[in-house]
Amino acid sequence: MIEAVGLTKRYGAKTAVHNLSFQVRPGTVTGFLGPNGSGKSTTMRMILGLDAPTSGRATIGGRPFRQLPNAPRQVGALLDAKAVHGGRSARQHLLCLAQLSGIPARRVDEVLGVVGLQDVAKRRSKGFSLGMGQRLGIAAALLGDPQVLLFDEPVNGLDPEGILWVRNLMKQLAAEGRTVFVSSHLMSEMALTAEHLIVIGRGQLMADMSVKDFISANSADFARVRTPDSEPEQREKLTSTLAEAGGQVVAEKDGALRVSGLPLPRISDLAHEADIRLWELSPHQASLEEAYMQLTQGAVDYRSTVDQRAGLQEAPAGYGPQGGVPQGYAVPGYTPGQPNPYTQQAAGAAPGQGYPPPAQGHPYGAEPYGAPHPYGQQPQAPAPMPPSAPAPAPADPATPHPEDAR
Ligand SMILES: Nc1ncnc2c1ncn2[C@@H]1O[C@H](COP(=O)(O)OP(=O)(O)OP(=O)(O)O)[C@@H](O)[C@H]1O
Repeated sequence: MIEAVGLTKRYGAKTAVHNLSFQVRPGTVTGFLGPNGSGKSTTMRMILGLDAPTSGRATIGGRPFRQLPNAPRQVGALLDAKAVHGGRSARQHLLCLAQLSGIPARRVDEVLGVVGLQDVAKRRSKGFSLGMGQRLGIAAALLGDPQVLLFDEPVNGLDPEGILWVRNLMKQLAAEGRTVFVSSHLMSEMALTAEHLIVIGRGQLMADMSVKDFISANSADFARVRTPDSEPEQREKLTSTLAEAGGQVVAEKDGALRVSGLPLPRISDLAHEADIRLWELSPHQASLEEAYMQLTQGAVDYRSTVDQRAGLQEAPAGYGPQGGVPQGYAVPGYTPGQPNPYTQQAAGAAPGQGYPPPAQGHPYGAEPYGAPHPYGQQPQAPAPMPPSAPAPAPADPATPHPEDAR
């Protein structure tokens, strides 16, 4: 089991993770969701001992990663598929990892087969495509046949066959009783892969529940109702009939009505009594994507704006302003720009934890295996993070972000 207790990470003025507490249990795939910059990678890095928490703790099987005996045999991770010595072949890369952890060489060939790279095993990895690199990263994670696996965006760059393969692999690993913690932005994929979700926004816990409960807690089911297109007066009559009966009726772009607050049979009866013909009366169950959008709208830091094209050409018809709640996502109680009404505050912070210094190269670091651990953060005093405002700037500079170095 992976456990985070009051986990907090500040990089200078930036609070990346604030007071995060959750457990990732064995036997199920747990999805880790959150908008860009919400702190998912930082959390995973702290779990893997690559970053020191400012306060709180992250443990695997009750111990911090760095105190696990022969950690690569217990924990496998894919954090950054590009963290490979490009001059080495895929096989050499895996062999190096295996030797450092006392894993027999035959396991290298096994995992190369599992990820489908056996035919390119002798090619230098710097010539690998994004998807091939992901496969190599997954092979490295599987090398020690570990009980605990963390994957940061594992399907990034994979083709449809690869995505299906990763989905089945995650499920199979969980079915074998392993702990599988996976971050992804692909909601449709997560809906098919994960059973449990941990959702964060601006470094704080927003939801920790099953996918099923998450969808029902963060979305409202509704009915789509459609009257004959050629009879707009029927649609108006139905709108007022349903509203009088207590339904909430919203006109959709395609001419249908989105009705909530009334069960389907009641809508049918009301239409029948008012002598209104229906072309469509269908239930709509929210998707994980809709529920996720509803929950996280107020915690999104990076929003696109309309491309004004510097007046170079006219915007095509129908190219409307963006930002705020996307079309089709009703968010009750949410006003764009306001704090998300669904945000939950995590429980009180755990006391700050000391952290042992690095003893050896880290298998999941940004450098090739065996390189010095990028650990270098000193635990800092915990500070509360306002939901959307930055903390006051301290004197110490922020650690360079790994992404900035690329
Ligand atoms: N070493 C660092 N120094 C300074 N800021 C950092 C560092 N690492 C992360 N951050 C900041 O912490 C925040 C969380 O980043 P993180 O990479 O954990 O988010 P994420 O949820 O994984 O994002 P994404 O979905 O885009 O991958 C961001 O604002 C990021 O810029």
